[in-house]
Amino acid sequence: MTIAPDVDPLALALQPPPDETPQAREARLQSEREAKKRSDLIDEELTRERNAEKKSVKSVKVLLLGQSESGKSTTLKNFQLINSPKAFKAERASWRGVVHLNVVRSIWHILNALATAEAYTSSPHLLGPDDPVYPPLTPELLALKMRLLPLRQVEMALLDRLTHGHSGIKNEMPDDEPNLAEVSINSAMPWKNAFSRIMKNLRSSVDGPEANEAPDSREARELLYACAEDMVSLWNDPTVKRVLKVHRLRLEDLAGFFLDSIERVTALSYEPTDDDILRARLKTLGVSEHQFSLKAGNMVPHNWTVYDVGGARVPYFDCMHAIILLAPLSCFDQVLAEDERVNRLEDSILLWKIIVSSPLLKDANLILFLNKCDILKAKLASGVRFGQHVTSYGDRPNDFENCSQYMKKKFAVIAKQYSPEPRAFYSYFTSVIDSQSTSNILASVQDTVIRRSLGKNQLL
Ligand SMILES: Nc1nc2c(ncn2[C@@H]2O[C@H](COP(=O)(O)OP(=O)(O)OP(=O)(O)O)[C@@H](O)[C@H]2O)c(=O)[nH]1
Ligand SMILES: [Mg+2]
Repeated sequence: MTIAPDVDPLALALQPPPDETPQAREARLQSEREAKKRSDLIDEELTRERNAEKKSVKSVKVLLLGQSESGKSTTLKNFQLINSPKAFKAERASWRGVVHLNVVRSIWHILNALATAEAYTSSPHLLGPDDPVYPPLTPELLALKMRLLPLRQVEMALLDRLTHGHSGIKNEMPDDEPNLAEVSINSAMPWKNAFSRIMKNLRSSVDGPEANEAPDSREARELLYACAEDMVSLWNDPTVKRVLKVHRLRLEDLAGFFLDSIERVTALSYEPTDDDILRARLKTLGVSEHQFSLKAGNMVPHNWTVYDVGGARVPYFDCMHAIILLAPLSCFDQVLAEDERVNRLEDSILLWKIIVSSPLLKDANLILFLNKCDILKAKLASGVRFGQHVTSYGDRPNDFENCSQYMKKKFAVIAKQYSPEPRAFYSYFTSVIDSQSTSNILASVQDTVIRRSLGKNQLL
C-alpha cells in the first residue's frame, strides 16, 4: 500500500474499522478511556518525582565583597577552576589579550617614571632639598624608550578587539597618549567572545594559536613579540631599577604583573596557564555571577551561585548564605584609587564594620579573607615598615607573622563588638593567586557554609 505524503500513518492505523458495530465501538471507547487514565496517572507520578528531585537540590548563594583590586574576581576564578574546570580551560584563550594589555600597562608605568626622572634631572636648579634625587638617564635608555613607543599600537589593537561591538566595555584611556588608567569591563557583556571568537577553530597542536587569528590581532602579537627584547632590557636596566626605587614604585606588587615572564607571554605560541589567568587583571564593572553544582560525599547536590560585585561598596543583597569579604593586608601603605585621602587597609576595616553590624546580614555567614599575604611578605621583607602606616602597631617586629596576627585580631574584635548577635568568626590568610592553597580554603568554606546553613534550616 502507498500512503499519500500528507496522511499520518499512525492516525490511519488507529482509525476504527469502517464496519464497527455499536457494541464494538463502546468497548473500544471504554478501553481508550482506561488507557488514558493509566497514562495520566503515570504523568502525575513523573511530575511528583521531578518536583521532589528539584526540592532536594539545595540552593546556596555567596557574595564576594571588597574594595577594588581586593581579589574578588580572582576568588571567583578559583571557584570556577575548582568546580567547572572544563569551562575555565575553554576560556583560556580569552585571557591572552588581557595578559598582553597588562604587560603594556607595566611598561607605561616604567616609561612614566622615566619621564618624571627626565624632568627632574633636566632642571636641577629648580629642585628643592626635599625633592627626590633621580639618576640621569643613559642615551641607551632614551633610545629604548623611543623603540617601545609602537606598543601604543599593540595596546590600541588589543583594546579594539576587546571592546569591539560591546558598548558596555569601557576603555578609560584617552586616545592621544598612553596613560596608566585601567581597562575595565562590564560583567554583563560577553567580552570573552571578543578574544575567543578568533580562537574558535584553533588547531594549536598543529599550527600554533595564531593559525586562525584575525590579521589585526596577529599583527599586534607580532609587534609585541618584536618589542619583547627591548621590554626585557628596559625591565632589567639598573638605571630603571634605581628610578623605580626613587619613584617608590614596586611594579611586582601591582595587579597584572608579568614583567618577569615577558619572553614567555609574548611568544607567538603563548597560551595563558591557570596561574597566568589568576594573575591577569581586568577591572569588573557591575555584578558577575558564576553558578555550579556541588555534590560532596553523601550530601544532596547543592546549586551554588557566587556573585562578584565589581569595586562596589556595600550593595543591598539579602538572602545571602555567606559573604566573603576580601581585605588585602598588603595595602597598608596604599590609598584608594578613587579617593587618595583614604588608606586601603582602613577602608577594608570600615567595610568589615559595616557588614558585621548590619542587622540585614545578621544571619549570613561572614567569612574574612585576609588576602594578598604573598605581597605583604615581600613588602615587609623589602623594608617597608608596617608601623609607619598602621600607627597603632607601633614598633612591634616588622615581620609577616606579627603584622598579620595583629590585623586578624583587629578584625576579630570588630566582629565581636559590632555584630547584632554573637556569631562565629571565620578568617583565612589567603593569596588567592595561589590556586592550590585557595582550593583547600574554598573547600573548607563550602563545607562550613553548607553545614551552618543546613543547621539553621536556611537552605531551600
Ligand atoms: N600577588 C597577589 N595578587 C593578587 C592576589 N589577589 C588578587 N591579586 C591580583 O590583584 C589584581 C586584582 O584582583 P581582582 O580579583 O581583579 O580584584 P577585584 O576585587 O575583582 O577588583 P574590581 O574588579 O576592581 O572590583 C589581579 O591582578 C589579581 O591577580 C593575591 O593574593 N596576591
Ligand atoms: Mg573584579
